[in-house]
Amino acid sequence: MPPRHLLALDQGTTSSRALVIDDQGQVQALAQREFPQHFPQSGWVEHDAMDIWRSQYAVAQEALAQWQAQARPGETRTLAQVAGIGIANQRETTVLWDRATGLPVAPAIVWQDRRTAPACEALRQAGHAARLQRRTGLVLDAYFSASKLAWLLAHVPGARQRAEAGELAFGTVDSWLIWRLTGGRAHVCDASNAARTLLFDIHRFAWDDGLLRLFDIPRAVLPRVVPSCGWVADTDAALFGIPLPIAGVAGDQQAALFGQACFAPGMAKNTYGTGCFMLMNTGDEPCRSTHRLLTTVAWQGPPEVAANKTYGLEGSVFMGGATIQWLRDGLGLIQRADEVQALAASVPDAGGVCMVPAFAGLGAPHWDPHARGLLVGLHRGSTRAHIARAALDGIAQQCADVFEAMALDAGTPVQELRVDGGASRNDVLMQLQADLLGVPVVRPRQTETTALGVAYLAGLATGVWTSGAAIAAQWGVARRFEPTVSEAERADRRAVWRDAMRRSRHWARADAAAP
Ligand SMILES: Nc1ncnc2c1ncn2[C@@H]1O[C@H](COP(=O)(O)OP(=O)(O)O)[C@@H](O)[C@H]1O
Ligand SMILES: O=P(O)(O)OC[C@H](O)CO
Repeated sequence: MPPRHLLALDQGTTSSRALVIDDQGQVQALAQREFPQHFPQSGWVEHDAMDIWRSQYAVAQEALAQWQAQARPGETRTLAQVAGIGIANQRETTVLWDRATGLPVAPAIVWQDRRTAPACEALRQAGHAARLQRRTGLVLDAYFSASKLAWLLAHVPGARQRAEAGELAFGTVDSWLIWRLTGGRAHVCDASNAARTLLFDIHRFAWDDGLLRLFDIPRAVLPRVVPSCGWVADTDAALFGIPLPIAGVAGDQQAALFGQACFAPGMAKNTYGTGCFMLMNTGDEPCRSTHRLLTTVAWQGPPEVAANKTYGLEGSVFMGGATIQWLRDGLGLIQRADEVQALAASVPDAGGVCMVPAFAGLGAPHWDPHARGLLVGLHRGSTRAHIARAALDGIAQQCADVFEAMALDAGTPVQELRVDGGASRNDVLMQLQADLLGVPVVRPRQTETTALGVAYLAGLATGVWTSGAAIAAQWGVARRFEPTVSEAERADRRAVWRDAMRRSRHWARADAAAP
């Protein structure tokens, strides 16, 4: 029997997960571990890259052991039945390590970290934003890796000289995991991750010397860029007992687009996790945004799905499910995140209450680091249920802003939105979303789309699947939410939101770097 299983590693912002997935796209085993978040100063968010690695390795071992232990009587399960490994990862997070020891030289700077906002502002003032957008497809923002890497090189003692001497390695999280998984033999990152650095020319698929000069980054620290689908390297045999081929790599949001089988231009998904990330497949040419969305590499390869390169348009919303965490941890309104659904469903609407969840500024398409959260429209009859409903509405409204910008950039609106992520389980939120978009919102049977996406990429590279059609056939609908409100009511709700959002803008002008 040829190997028919894949090990998918899903390295997220708050936890590391590993899944064993079979050739039907079914999850056979899953292990997950949270790891510490560090907030050393206002606006700073750090991870210990060794925590990332240790938690990821531990869950990989756990998931494989679980899968083997579940063998039916008479069945043997060995690692020889695992065709390969797929890696999906939190993007933009920046790791710098010592090539000789394999140890990080500083804490990893997480995508949410705002410490480099002033440096980005200075580059904007100097007129570099337009060139950066043309080359990289991105907006000039502290979200992306370049300013974070520049910060590390400037602030870690000796880092600049050591980087120039070729002693240090920079990587996005995929790169770091592959380095550890291969015992330091491979220093690579995939094109979808490279496209999130602000250093990668998305037209030529190469690091850009002009941008390296702009951020003062020595070429010697950079990983080699590899396709998202294809053999990358074998893991160190000591880690799992036998070497396993790493054969699929993608940033987690691009992986989810693939896992949702959005293979044709115009297809889109939205992931409702900590933040919300909407991505649309725009085909083999980059679609330059004129509405402040991001143009990004969706994936490179596989030939079974697209000729070579596939691009996407993306809108990132910083506070999605994290808004519900705030209801739970900040306000104590609920004990568990899933309680928000019943609470919000206990009232027919938000009773005039409106929440703008700009707790960490506003992401796409507003890109306002100085916006702050707003709760408005309160009156003596307002209850916790109204606030819960306003919170869900605030999440859906931010996504509607992205959706509308996407329709303007692409020239045609998305016909239906495929959804996934923890908060997509919330029926009230999904109905609000369909009502605000005016198109159906579709929740698939399998919502582990991030892991599934890289399992598919690795499976295409190793022959487990042989066509995009075979993968698309495994995607199925669990529930479809149809819009239920009139155009006039939708327009009315959107207008109220825009009014509230306008009032949240530019609030924290004085402390630019601190969300
Ligand atoms: N039923 C629910 N309704 C609304 N939000 C939810 C619900 N269940 C989980 N969440 C939110 O979803 C997020 C977790 O989703 P997940 O996809 O695991 O996120 P991530 O991958 O970013 O860690 C949390 O922010 C949580 O508050
Ligand atoms: O780890 P997640 O799922 O919150 O995703 C983070 C994104 O990749 C950041 O761009």
